Amino acid sequence: MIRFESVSKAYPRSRRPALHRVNLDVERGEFVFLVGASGSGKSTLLRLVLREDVATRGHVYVAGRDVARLSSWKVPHLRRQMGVVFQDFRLLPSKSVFDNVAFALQVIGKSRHHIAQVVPETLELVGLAGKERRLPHELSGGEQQRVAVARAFVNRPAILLADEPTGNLDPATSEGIMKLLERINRTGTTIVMATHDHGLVDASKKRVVELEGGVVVRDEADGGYGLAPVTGMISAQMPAVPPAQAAGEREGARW
Ligand SMILES: Nc1ncnc2c1ncn2[C@@H]1O[C@H](COP(=O)(O)OP(=O)(O)OP(=O)(O)O)[C@@H](O)[C@H]1O
Repeated sequence: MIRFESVSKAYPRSRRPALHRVNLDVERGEFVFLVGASGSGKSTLLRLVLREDVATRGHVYVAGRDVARLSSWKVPHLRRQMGVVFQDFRLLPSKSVFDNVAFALQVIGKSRHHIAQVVPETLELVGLAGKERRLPHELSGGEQQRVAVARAFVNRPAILLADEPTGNLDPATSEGIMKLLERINRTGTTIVMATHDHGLVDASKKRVVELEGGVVVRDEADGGYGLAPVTGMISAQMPAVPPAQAAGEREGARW
């Protein structure tokens, strides 16, 4: 569903690349945590999937297409296959819960009939039935994030990208958002979630891809700590983290 083939990204005027020779394969229906310290390249990786930016080297494929080779008029079509959730919710403050979610369908030309049917179904799914007429400031942080998840999912995208979706929420509320994302994942939607939340990652036993200085230093199927990190992906040109050191550090809060 998502494939990175030796992808590097160097921003102008930056000494180190944000991503360096990243190889990654995310299958349809997978749930992948993307972890790593601040500045390790998580958001950059998500931006390349969304084609908000393009790789300096290598190829990024989404649903079999090399996103850098898409003509600009096809980019909106690519993005319609993806929903995005951010740490800071990014709701429209003067629009109701219903209208925030409906807006995502209006801009892609869906009919009023379709919107009237699908928005309430989606709000029900995220646990916001009965709160359709509230404005964002009349909701808790967790509820606002549920609106953002509803907006990202209302068009039933094949992929949902979440960039630290629980970063502004307390642990109990974060767990609720995580359960919601897992429910969405069970419908077949592929999810890639960047996070610093050790608790959520440890509890859910899902695949964990760890970045360090733009390099993949771990890719483990069940988030378990017993397996060796994927050192084969580390380029000879970069200062690789010795496996023993990486394993030892995993217990600490590197991210
Ligand atoms: N637009 C930009 N121009 C120049 N450098 C950038 C730009 N965006 C990110 N970077 C740099 O690229 C590196 C990776 O940043 P990125 O935002 O991808 O990290 P991150 O892992 O998402 O961090 P965080 O956890 O803090 O969100 C950092 O060194 C950052 O300073």
